[in-house]
Amino acid sequence: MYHIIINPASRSGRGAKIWSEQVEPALKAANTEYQTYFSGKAGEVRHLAEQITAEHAEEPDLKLIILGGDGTVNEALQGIADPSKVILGYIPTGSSNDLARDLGIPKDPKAALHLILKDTAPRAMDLGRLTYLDEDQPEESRLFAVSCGIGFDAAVCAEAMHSPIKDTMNRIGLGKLTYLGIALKQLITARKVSCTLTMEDTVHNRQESLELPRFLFVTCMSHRYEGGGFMFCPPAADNDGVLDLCSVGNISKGLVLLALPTAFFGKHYFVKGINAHTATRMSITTSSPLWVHTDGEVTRKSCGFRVECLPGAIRMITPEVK
Ligand SMILES: Nc1ncnc2c1ncn2[C@@H]1O[C@H](COP(=O)(O)OP(=O)(O)OP(=O)(O)O)[C@@H](O)[C@H]1O
Repeated sequence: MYHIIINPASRSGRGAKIWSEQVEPALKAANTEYQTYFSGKAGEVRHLAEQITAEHAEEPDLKLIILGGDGTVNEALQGIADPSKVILGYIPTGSSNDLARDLGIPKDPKAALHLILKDTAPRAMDLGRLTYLDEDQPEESRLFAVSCGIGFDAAVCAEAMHSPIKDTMNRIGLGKLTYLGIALKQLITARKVSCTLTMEDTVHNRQESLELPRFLFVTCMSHRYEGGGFMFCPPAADNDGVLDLCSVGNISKGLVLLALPTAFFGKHYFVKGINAHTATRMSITTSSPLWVHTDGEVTRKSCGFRVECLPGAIRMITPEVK
């Protein structure tokens, strides 16, 4: 039995059509058992995942399928009671689909469905957990599948979440370019503050502490791509128990402009001030609150958080064993 959470609002409302015109007919033709759960408003995916996993708490292999973008998967993760009991399937209908890109899940919704229906063995995938450490706000944790970040990249996500440009670009099939456009705009207004980063990598037995007097952003990745295909951390792998980080310090905005397109190919480390790190646990504190994202979802600004890698936390249906 497949439990399918559908975000009809993904890809600026095209998710609904993709479901009804492509996925649902294919599912019916496959003559398989399934139950659907439609998200009626922002925030509901989490509750649906909570409800499904609570109702089927005794099932060790609950098949939960997400139809939406990276943000929909992220919301579902927040609601899953025990990720180790879930087999996650994904039909990517978002604008950027960075998770699907890295996992090799087909962009075509029917092909993604057929992959799920093939019933191949799922594979264990690492998740990340971010815990906010702001003294004046309640402690809150969020899981992520792809990445989390603070500063410029999160500010881009914050703007993209409510961007009319995203709707237009999605209509003409260029949704992933939205992030590039907004990134250029955000770069002009970006504020640089100071931060302290501490990283502990128990897999490679390394520790690192870093003071950045002015930084643009720090991203912490379990997969290689974010923001519609920026390969900020080329070595990132979701089955190594380690998170890969990219820190961007005080480099000129002109240099950022030069480096950004090269980040599509993971070649941005030629710029002095852009550095790669690894960590199984990291923490960051900043001198002023900045936007923070998990898988492109932005819920608040923060002055600090810690992040840890949860090795093999969930099983995922993917095309090949990586
Ligand atoms: N019915 C709904 N109406 C409006 N928003 C919704 C609804 N259901 C879920 N959401 C919101 O949609 C967002 C997730 O969208 P998602 O990121 O998956 O798609 P996208 O924005 O098209 O893709 P991407 O993240 O790849 O750019 C979440 O913030 C979620 O709260």
